[in-house]
Formats: sequence, C-alpha cells, structure tokens
Amino acid sequence: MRFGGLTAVSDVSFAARRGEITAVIGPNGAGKTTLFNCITGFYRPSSGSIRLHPASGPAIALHRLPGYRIARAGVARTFQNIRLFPGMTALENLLVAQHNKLMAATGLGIGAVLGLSRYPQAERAAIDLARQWLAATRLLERADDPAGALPYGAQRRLEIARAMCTEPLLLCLDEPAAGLNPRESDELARLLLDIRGQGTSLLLIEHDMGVVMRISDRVVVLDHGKLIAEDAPAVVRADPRVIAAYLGEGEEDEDAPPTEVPA
Ligand SMILES: Nc1ncnc2c1ncn2[C@@H]1O[C@H](COP(=O)(O)OP(=O)(O)OP(=O)(O)O)[C@@H](O)[C@H]1O
Repeated sequence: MRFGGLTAVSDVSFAARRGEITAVIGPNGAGKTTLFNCITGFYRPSSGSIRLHPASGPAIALHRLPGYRIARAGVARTFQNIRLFPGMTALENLLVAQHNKLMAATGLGIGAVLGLSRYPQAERAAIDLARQWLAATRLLERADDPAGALPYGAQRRLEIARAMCTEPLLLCLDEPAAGLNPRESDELARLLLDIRGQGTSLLLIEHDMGVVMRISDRVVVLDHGKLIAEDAPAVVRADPRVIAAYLGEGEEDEDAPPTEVPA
C-alpha cells in the first residue's frame, strides 16, 4: 500500500487460518491499521492480493471488492476509535448491522412495504441474534440505552457484538483492549476465545501483549511496513528481531508513548 511516495505496507504475506486467532503486532507506525484498511476495503491496495477462503466455494478476491461487498463476503471489523451510532440504542446498533440480511429477506424492502413479505419473521430473527450478542457481551440490561451513554468498556464490547451480528467468517479487531482495565481485558480475552470457539476466525491488532500472548494461535509482526516474524506467540516473543524492533522504537521518537516490549 503506497501513499504517494510513502510505502506503508510492502511484501507482507501471511495467512490468518480458519478457526484461529491471528494477532498482528508491531511498533507504532508499523502499518497494522493500513493492513486492516486494505483487508476491509477502506483502502484499495496499490498492488498485491488479499483472498478470503470460505469453507466451501471458491476463494474471494477481497482486493478487488468495495468495502460493502467485503462485509457481505464475511469480513467484519471494529475500529481503534469506537465508531458506534451514539444516538441509537445498543439494540438498534446491532439491528443496523443486520440491514443487508433484512433487505435480502424482504426483496430489497419492497415486499415489506407491500406487507407481503417474510419481514416480521426476518426482523424477529434479527432481534434474537442481537439479544444473543448483547447477552454474550453482558449488555442485555443496557439494550435500550443510547450507545453513546454506555461506559467506555461497554461501548468496546458493543462494537464487537455489532460486528458479530453480521455473522462474519473473519472478524478483524483493531486494538480492542485499548483503554480497558485489567479485569475488562481478561473479560475481552474470554469473549474472543468464545467467538473463536463458535467458528469465527479472528485477526487482531493489539498492543496489550498479555492479551496477545494468552489468546493468539499465531502472531504476525510488522515493522516499518514489512513482515519480520510470523510464528506461535512463545516463539515470536523470543525472536531477537522482534525485540530489537520494539526496543528501537524509542530511539526514533523520544516523545512517543512507550510501547510494551513483548517479553
Ligand atoms: N491515509 C494515509 N496517508 C498517508 N500516510 C498514511 C496513511 N495512513 C497511514 N499512513 C502512514 O503509513 C504508515 C503506517 O501507519 P499505520 O497507521 O498503518 O501504522 P500502525 O502500525 O497501525 O500504527 P499504530 O500502532 O500507531 O496505530 C505510517 O507511516 C503512517 O503515517
């Protein structure tokens, strides 16, 4: 991915395997969010390819699709900075996520207008799924509260619930533990393991090395836009190139907030 003269991500090749949690780590500015933006269609990569391999059927070339088609193909994401609809209730946020499905069930809404459709049935199923994810994220009691009024940790969980309501094959999480206290981080780790247990594959950008080392099956390390390691968490943690990348960070930017060394 190039931005004018700057190559933000280059020669990065790896597989996030089905049914696994793959973490993407690296110092600030390594290209992690850019990579996510390419996978989820916010950026169109300048070159290269990104493929989604569903359990059945042919591979889908994500790099050729616009963002909404990528979402439809089964890739969901959350953002580094929470992007909920703050004025809508928690439940409504989860129903918006199912808009595509509802529209498809009702013949693009025309059937619903004519009162001829399966809309009530589809709407009930959407509410059931939303309530299931509200329960999984401990937000059922806050279902009717505006999303913007929820505490920070609850908003983070609601973002994950919203992504899961699209029933994704791959869930991409950009720093889900940012700003959480240790108890909330533990709870998040358990939630992500549950999501994996239900068959969704996860790709996770995370600076909290406790969470990364505890739940990841594989860890991919980026530095200056390049892949410098890809292995099991314990192997990556001991890799001298990875340690050097993290230790080297402070020398370049003394004012940058410290990044945890994965040790
Ligand atoms: N839209 C853009 N235009 C120009 N440069 C960009 C753009 N987005 C990212 N970059 C540059 O690409 C590089 C990688 O940035 P990116 O945000 O992907 O890093 P990161 O690993 O996610 O960092 P952090 O951990 O701080 O979030 C940086 O040099 C950044 O300035």
